[in-house]
Amino acid sequence: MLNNEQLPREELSPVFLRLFLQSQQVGNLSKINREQLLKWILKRDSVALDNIMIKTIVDHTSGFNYTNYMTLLLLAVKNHMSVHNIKSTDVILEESDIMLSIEKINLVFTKSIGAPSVQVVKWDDVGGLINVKEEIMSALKPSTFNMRRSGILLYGPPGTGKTLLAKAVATECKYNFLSIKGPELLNMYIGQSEANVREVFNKARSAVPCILFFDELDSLAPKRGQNGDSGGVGDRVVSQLLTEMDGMTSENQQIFVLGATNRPDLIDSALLRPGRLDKSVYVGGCNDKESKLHVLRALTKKFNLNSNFHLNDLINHLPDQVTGAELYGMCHNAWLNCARRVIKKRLTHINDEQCATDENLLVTEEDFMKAMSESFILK
Ligand SMILES: Nc1ncnc2c1ncn2[C@@H]1O[C@H](COP(=O)(O)OP(=O)(O)OP(=O)(O)O)[C@@H](O)[C@H]1O
Repeated sequence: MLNNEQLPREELSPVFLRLFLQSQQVGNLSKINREQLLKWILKRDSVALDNIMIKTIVDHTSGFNYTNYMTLLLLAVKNHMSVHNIKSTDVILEESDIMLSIEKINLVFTKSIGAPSVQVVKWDDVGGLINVKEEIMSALKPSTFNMRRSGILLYGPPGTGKTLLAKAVATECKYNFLSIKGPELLNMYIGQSEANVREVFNKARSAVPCILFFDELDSLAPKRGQNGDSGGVGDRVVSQLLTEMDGMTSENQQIFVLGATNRPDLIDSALLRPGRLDKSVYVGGCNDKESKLHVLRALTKKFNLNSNFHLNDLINHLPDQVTGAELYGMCHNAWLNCARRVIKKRLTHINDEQCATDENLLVTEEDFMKAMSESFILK
């Protein structure tokens, strides 16, 4: 009996394979299997977790196996003990312990290609882009008037929220989310890049329903026949991608492919045919007051804003064209300005009790104006 986790079957020598009468592929666990496994571990190790928590864990851990769940629980217990300064391992785990452990394990996962990466972004974290949101949702949840699409290409300038949007779609639809940056799949060894593409789709198949997000798609699927690489690696990767996408539609699987690029003109046109990424949606920056306000609202959701200051007041001072990423940078700096101001004040009034309350972390118009002058050339 051979237990082979590292090499795909096709890479083993046929002479060697003849030694085995049967081969069985054990793929990733389905959602139901993961729930059963987790419940079994919890019962065996007498760990108390309510059903809602178990469901949350299962939803956030596509691709996890027995070892991953054991690591998750160990990390969660360790985290609980250090946060609450408890010596005994007999603890009641909280959601924060679990979520922190999932984050840590996912960080390790993301180092391997196509590993499940779980980032929670909600719709209201994405400001504006209402048309794009509607377009994606209608593609995912078709009505009688439109068909379900297999994929959408998001294109537009950098920092306009394409990646953010893809993550939000995955969260809102409760789909698993596999995020791959195009260049990550490319490998100098012959045949390895194509194998990486196959591997990513295999992972997606085992994590259905799943959103497969290819960032920087132009680097992975450039126009064929125009590449300078001598072995035609780029062309073969594109062909592999097309084969996988066709297979995906014929099997009618719940895999939805989202591609993102700044250069749609560089992408091989075969990828944009019906049944593949058959819809291209432009994701642009904020050109009007309304979209700027929507993005600012989303970015300052968790800020404690001074009551006599309204985000509307800022809009007139912003440049005509800004991206979400630029507004994010500005809001981040405004919060830092506020924090610096409060720390300075506390240091000068160290004995003043009123100064020690969190209410002092009120972000004011001055904090924003200062941040704005640092980030943009003001009108
Ligand atoms: N519409 C938006 N609402 C809220 N935040 C936004 C929005 N657009 C961008 N941001 C902020 O800018 C950051 C960068 O955005 P994101 O990575 O999604 O851009 P992108 O279009 O994928 O860029 P690139 O093409 O360079 O990959 C986000 O993490 C977010 O903080």
